Amino acid sequence: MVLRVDAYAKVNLALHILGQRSDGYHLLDSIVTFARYGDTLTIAPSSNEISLELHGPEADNLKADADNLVMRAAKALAGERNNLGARLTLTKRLPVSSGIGGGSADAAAALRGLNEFWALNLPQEKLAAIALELGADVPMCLASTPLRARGIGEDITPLALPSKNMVLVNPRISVSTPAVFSALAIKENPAIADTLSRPLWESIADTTRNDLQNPAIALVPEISQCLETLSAAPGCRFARMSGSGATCFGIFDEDEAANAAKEAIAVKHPQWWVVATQTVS
Ligand SMILES: C[C@](O)(CO)[C@H](O)COP(=O)(O)OP(=O)(O)OC[C@H]1O[C@@H](n2ccc(N)nc2=O)[C@H](O)[C@@H]1O
Ligand SMILES: Nc1ncnc2c1ncn2[C@@H]1O[C@H](COP(=O)(O)OP(=O)(O)OP(=O)(O)O)[C@@H](O)[C@H]1O
Repeated sequence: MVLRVDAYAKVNLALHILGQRSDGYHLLDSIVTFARYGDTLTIAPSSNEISLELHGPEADNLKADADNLVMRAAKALAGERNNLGARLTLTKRLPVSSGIGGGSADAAAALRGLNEFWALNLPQEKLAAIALELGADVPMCLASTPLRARGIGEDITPLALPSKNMVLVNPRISVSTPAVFSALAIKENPAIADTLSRPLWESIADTTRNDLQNPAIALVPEISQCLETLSAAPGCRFARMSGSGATCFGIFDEDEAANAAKEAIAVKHPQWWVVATQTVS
């Protein structure tokens, strides 16, 4: 049996930073969705060894070693059991360190896929606890559906959010998440209003923000250019940065407009990474 698992890109539509815990981690309030675009993990049988191979356009920026989040997830799930094997192949399409949680999505895909492949049948709460050990974004990637995340990212509530067309743009400059959090001057900011109104997409566009956007722009000014380019594209409803950057997203009602924006941006900025896709619902 070969199992194929999607590792969709995570997009923080809103990211409010509310404070900082004594261990340095930040408290956040985030509206998250996922692109129907990402990495792919395949799982094939192997006697009792866990191995990893990397392929795909972004594979050169990563190593298939024990530090790879896929291997870390597999080892964490196997735990003390040393009779479990799997031949893992990761097709890497998401740029590394780009604010769309590629590593976290890969780790979540490994947890989800191997729980089924090894017939462990661990309950969701147990998987979520292992996920959080691997990274703050991994529990939300386990869900991979629209949600609101609080705490340091682990306190998750599902959200009904219809699918929209989305263009993702990255200037091909990787950004360190801790560096952006360190550059954030005001750590205590207002939460997302509990009165978010319908239609929810308009409410997100008009009343929420990404508190990491300005600190990230201070480190990587090209992010402003990505945002300006997306905002200027015909049909773009709003554009914002995801996570700690540098990837920015633009939301479109019409898929023709999203595809046209993607084509035009790719021609104008051939060095950028640009994708037209839809959000999950
Ligand atoms: C910015 C976001 O992508 C928004 O979804 C996440 O909060 C980051 O999640 P992540 O990359 O999975 O984060 P981790 O791998 O757990 O942590 C990387 C580093 O980011 C910082 N970090 C992360 C999450 C969080 N709530 N507060 C933090 O301050 C810490 O410096 C931490 O050492
Ligand atoms: N399979 C993997 N894919 C991507 N990065 C990985 C992977 N395994 C380990 N890493 C490491 O994880 C770190 C973060 O990578 P990732 O691409 O998830 O960042 P990100 O998109 O900024 O994430 P986030 O939005 O969660 O902050 C990098 O230092 C990278 O080397």
